[in-house]
Amino acid sequence: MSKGNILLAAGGTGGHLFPAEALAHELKRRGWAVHLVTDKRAERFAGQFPADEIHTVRSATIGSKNPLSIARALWTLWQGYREARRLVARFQPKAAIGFGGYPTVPPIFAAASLGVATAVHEQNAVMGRGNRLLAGRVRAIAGGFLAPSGPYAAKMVLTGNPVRPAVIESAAVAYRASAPGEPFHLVVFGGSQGAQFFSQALPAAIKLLSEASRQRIVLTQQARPDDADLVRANYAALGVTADIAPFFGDMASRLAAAQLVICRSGASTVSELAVIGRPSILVPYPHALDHDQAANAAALAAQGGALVIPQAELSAERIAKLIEDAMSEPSRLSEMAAAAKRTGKPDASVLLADLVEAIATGKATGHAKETQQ
Ligand SMILES: CC(=O)N[C@H]1[C@@H](OP(=O)(O)OP(=O)(O)OC[C@H]2O[C@@H](n3ccc(=O)[nH]c3=O)[C@H](O)[C@@H]2O)O[C@H](CO)[C@@H](O)[C@@H]1O
Repeated sequence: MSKGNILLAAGGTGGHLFPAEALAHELKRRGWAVHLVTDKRAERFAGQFPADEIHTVRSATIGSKNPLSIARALWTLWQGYREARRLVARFQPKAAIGFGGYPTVPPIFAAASLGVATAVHEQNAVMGRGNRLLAGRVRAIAGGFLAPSGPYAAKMVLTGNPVRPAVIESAAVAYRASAPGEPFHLVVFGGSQGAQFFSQALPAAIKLLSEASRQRIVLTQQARPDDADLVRANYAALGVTADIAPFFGDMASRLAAAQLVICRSGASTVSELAVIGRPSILVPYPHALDHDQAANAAALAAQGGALVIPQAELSAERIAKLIEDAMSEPSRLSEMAAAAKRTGKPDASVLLADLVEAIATGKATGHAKETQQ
């Protein structure tokens, strides 16, 4: 018999949804029924989500300064709040956990206003706007990288970012260095939605490699749907073995096979690189409103597991040199892989599930120290 319902609210991008998915697996394993509340945009990432039911509530992002747009967004959020209240009243969850982004604000407010124990999980090293709105209302704040500090320190817990079961499986695969002359597996991706920068920058850089190096490259590269054909054609013209797609459903096993990864430093991306233990060149998204991606990468870089390089400094020549150097120094890459792995938090799902159960059963009220690492 189920222990009861837990409501998880996550929306927007894969970056919010995937940690919720990882937690859902652990909660289901422990006998809870899981209800996911999300928004329209996140539906395309929710295919693998092990929820008993998925509910869509209306949501809006307050991104503009135009008073009419703000009024419209607030009205939609209010409607979302009313929908969420009806859901909460119907399913009577024992706890409700938000994973950041505006779509989580109506359901978590609704749950708190009906007396349900609530928490938020912040994946990033800097708290986003949605979670900042909720921070005062919830019983606990779990962090992927966010150590307890500031006015809410007493209810903050560093759990790490839950990673999905496929990532945990890939973590069992040891890093394999590529000796000179051997195939070199390079994985390039931009996050759950891709990054245009890599579609232009990487083919230009790979064109500058020596012929011998280019022959060694076995490439996986994510490209946005509009860019994919051109990227594919550019690599075909260079004679490079390349697998190009807008989204790889098997990213964890591609990371496991990689000798080097070049990508953005979104929270789950950084956490997965650490748990699996792969060397990377991280290029923080330069225009982020909320999440300073460089901050996510800081611990991994400080331990020597990754190089963090601003996009503005990455000419084709610089990228080519970075790749050429990496290919000629397999032992340096192996050291980076080991350093990355030392910063990994493979038990984040377990720690977060402990916290959820503590608030669901009333054991953590305002003070969530039990699960602190
Ligand atoms: C532009 C923007 O606002 N980005 C934010 C967004 O990023 P984004 O949604 O890109 O989030 P993350 O980098 O955290 O996660 C990307 C996820 O997509 C997966 N993946 C990616 C490509 C692919 O082909 N297949 C695949 O499975 C990765 O393995 C990873 O699990 O949410 C993150 C978590 O709040 C934030 O840190 C980012 O700053």
